[in-house]
Amino acid sequence: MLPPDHFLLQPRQDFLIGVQEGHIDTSTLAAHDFDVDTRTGFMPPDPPLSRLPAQWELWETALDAAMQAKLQLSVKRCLTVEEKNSSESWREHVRKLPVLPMSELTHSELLLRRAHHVLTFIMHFYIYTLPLSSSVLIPEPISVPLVAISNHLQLPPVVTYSDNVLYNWDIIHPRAQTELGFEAPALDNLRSQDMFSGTIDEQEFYLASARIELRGVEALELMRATMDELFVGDKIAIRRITAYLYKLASVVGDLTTILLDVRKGCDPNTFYHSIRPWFRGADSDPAHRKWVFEGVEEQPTDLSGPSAGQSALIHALDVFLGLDNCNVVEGGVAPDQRTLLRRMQIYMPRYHRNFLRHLSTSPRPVRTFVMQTRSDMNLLDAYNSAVQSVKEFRDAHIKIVAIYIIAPAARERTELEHADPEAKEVGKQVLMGTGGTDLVRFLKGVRDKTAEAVVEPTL
Ligand code: HEM
Repeated sequence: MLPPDHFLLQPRQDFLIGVQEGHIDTSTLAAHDFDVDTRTGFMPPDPPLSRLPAQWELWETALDAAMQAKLQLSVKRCLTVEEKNSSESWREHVRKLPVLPMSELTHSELLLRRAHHVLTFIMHFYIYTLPLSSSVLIPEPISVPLVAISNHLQLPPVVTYSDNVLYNWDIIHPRAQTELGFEAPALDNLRSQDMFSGTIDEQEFYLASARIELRGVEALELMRATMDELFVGDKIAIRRITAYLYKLASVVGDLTTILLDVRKGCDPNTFYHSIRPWFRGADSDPAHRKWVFEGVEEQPTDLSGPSAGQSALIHALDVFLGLDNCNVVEGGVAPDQRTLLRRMQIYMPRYHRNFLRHLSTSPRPVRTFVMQTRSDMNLLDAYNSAVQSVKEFRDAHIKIVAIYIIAPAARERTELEHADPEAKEVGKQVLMGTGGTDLVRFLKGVRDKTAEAVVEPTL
């Protein structure tokens, strides 16, 4: 028997109606432990730090110099002598930097984040301006602090989704302030801080994800409200969970629209040839070079490039709907690919990783609840709509990957074969993901598994 003042016996707030008098608002509970903001979700509520304090100015100016000089990828066709020289003199400057002390950085999460962003950007500029014939020796002024900072953050020393998206934005116009402080920035009031190619296309590529993160905040709220109701599990709860799941399906529909809108500002050829190559991790290095972190005793091993597959939001949808637990091995997804989605969590900020772990240990998963309440056709239909919306997001994502990677890769292969009929091997390598995945097989496998998670009604 619950005591009369137990929170489960208090009037419950209907999330779709809003806070009413006498109702408990649980919306801020636990969120801080996981660095999840009620207005901006996995994005920080304020724009991330755009510059380190003066002690680390040499890193900032090295990054500024790379961006201002518009350093070019060494794989760019017809690289001019000036471009090669400009890259080489920048790299020489980086090699000659002192190894800056970094112990004072470790007192602040915000400084550590900015330092990870700046040093990984410098490292990727360094590696991808090197001729393919050169070994990848990351010089000590970068490798030593980067590995130490990454250890503090429990992140790999490589550019991650958080470096490109979560902690790489600013607002264009000041935001309106309410009684509760700042509101989340409007989706069209964002710009990126740092970029490799400096193109609008690169910015739009990052901002598509940032907008998805911000629109996804409502999905996180709906998940929390559903979980509150699952604790109760009575008739009112079933009705509310049904409404929340339908709403969740509609929010995921908006995420799909935002994803497809990336085509408005990011040109596929520019993306494929001038943006994507900067992100490659060691496991998709075009010349299969080993990355050596000079002056570092224990060489890092997790060095995959970033993709929005590292977005905690999309993983949260999977975990919440129970999509990661069903039909794990059979069919289109081999066990190693399932592990790969988990492996992407290594590249997430540690608090977000903990959030997903917490979500996955929910004692009352929504999928189990729906399976046990199959006689309620409305609930079943609402759950299946939510699953279907995630499946449609993945259909749209495959379409985007076809436009941005598969089609330009096919064109590149044809051109290469035309120029040199023996170049077929090069062509074969282009369909790997930035995270080293067998792209098409992986993405379709995950999509098909989502589709299979639809629950059939019992007769
Ligand atoms: C031009 C836009 C995009 C391209 C070219 C693209 C490309 C890719 C690639 C190549 C992968 C394979 C994983 C890897 O190799 O690391 C991937 C995975 C993934 N991407 Fe994207 N992506 C784009 C936009 C987005 C956006 C905006 C989101 C959502 C925020 C997203 C969410 C995901 C997810 C969740 C995965 C993991 C596979 C899955 O769960 O289905 N992508 N993406």
